[in-house]
Amino acid sequence: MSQSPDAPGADRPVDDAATASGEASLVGQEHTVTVGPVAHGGHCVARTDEGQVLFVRHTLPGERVRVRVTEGQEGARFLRADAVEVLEASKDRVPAPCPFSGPGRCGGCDWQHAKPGAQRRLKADVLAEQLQRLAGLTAEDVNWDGTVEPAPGDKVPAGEVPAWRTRVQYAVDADGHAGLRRHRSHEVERIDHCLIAAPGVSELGVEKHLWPQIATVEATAATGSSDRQVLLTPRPGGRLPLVELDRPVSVLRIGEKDKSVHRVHGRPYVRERADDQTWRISAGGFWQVHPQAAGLLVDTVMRGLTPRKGETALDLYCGAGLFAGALADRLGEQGAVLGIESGKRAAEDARHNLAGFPRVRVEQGKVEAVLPRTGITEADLVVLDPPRSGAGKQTVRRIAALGPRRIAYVACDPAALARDLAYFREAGYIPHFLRAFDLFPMTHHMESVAILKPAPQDS
Ligand SMILES: C[S@@+](CC[C@H](N)C(=O)[O-])C[C@H]1O[C@@H](n2cnc3c(N)ncnc32)[C@H](O)[C@@H]1O
Repeated sequence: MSQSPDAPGADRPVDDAATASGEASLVGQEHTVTVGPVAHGGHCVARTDEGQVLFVRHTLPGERVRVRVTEGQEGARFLRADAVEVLEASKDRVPAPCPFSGPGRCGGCDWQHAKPGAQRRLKADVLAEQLQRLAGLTAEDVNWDGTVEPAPGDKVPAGEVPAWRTRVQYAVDADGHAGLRRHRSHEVERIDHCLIAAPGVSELGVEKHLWPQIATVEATAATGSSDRQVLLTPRPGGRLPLVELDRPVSVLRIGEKDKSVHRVHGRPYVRERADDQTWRISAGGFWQVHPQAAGLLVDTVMRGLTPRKGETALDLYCGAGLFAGALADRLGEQGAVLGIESGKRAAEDARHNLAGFPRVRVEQGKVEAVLPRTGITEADLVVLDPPRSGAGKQTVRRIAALGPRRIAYVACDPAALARDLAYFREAGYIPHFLRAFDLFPMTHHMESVAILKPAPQDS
């Protein structure tokens, strides 16, 4: 696999870069190219005849396509483009099942036009490339079989799409219709149904209703309970409409001034089930979006850590306490777990969820600030599940200094994982094994779990 540069900020809406830099915009320019390898961010790399790098969406490696530039200016390090005509198709190409996908349309999915197995191979290629480029690690080095595994329930018949998304953020257009944002844009693509939305979300019928004076509607359908919730963000000065959906639902809103969550009616949280426990998740708090994700990740982490009765453990970036709870359950009455979480409501949820475990403590604050002041000098086990930016060198060093017997790194971003694995190696920890899961089918996202152990003394 050849190496490719990364296009930073793939999900960010576009500000007019051409205007900002003063260089002539190349938007709308067309090229015919042969497409190279996949790159992190849901696109493939190609080059113009003049050698300029293009990050091309809606294509697949090896295809011959006509592309149209969507972003970039003369002299830019790279251009972004959409494949607008396929001249020679990959054998992995299928007609996109979603009628709202395609160049310039809904930005929610990246790989609608690829067979499910091919989507997972693309993700595996991205993970392998990031590990190699940012950490100098091969699949063999990290004891990874080189695959991105599907969630067991996602093996749907050919032509069907797994309906996995238990939380959908709809954007509302000026006429009050709900839709999804176009790629790297604030514009709204009106839809009548999102194919990847979980049945519990689709049943609410958000797309069928009008949302005057509302900017966004985030709909959540809990897994393992009948809790349904919508979180509304009113437009500036906008009033809340009477919300009548097709199913009973709790309604919350974001305050215009304080930007925090306020209850309108119903519960201010949803109840999720995972690892034989119920988890309270307040609106705005983190919970994995795929219905099988929490269970699959807990299972993988626990198999990797092999917790023993009486051990001590840390759950860093603990959210509502998922891994802390799973560990506490397995470490028994003599064990102890500390969770650290920056979000106020999430930390409150974690304390509530873990109240049955007297030897669990949850500290609210940033890991980088809280960990040094806990006074903890050793721990047997550490789980870290950082946001997309990763943990960073200082935090990795602090974790390694505690001398854990095993570390579980849960990663939603392969680049951050690779960077942090390189820091762990410097700090004396090497991968014991790695697994990767396709918990976001049709998109470029994936989830990985790396289990680390101390490097042999002489390495
Ligand atoms: C990927 S989520 C993981 C949550 C939890 N492990 C789970 O699986 O449900 C990352 C969590 O880290 C929190 N977070 C982000 N930056 C943080 C930081 N610097 N220190 C502590 N927590 C942070 C977020 O609020 C979020 O709850």
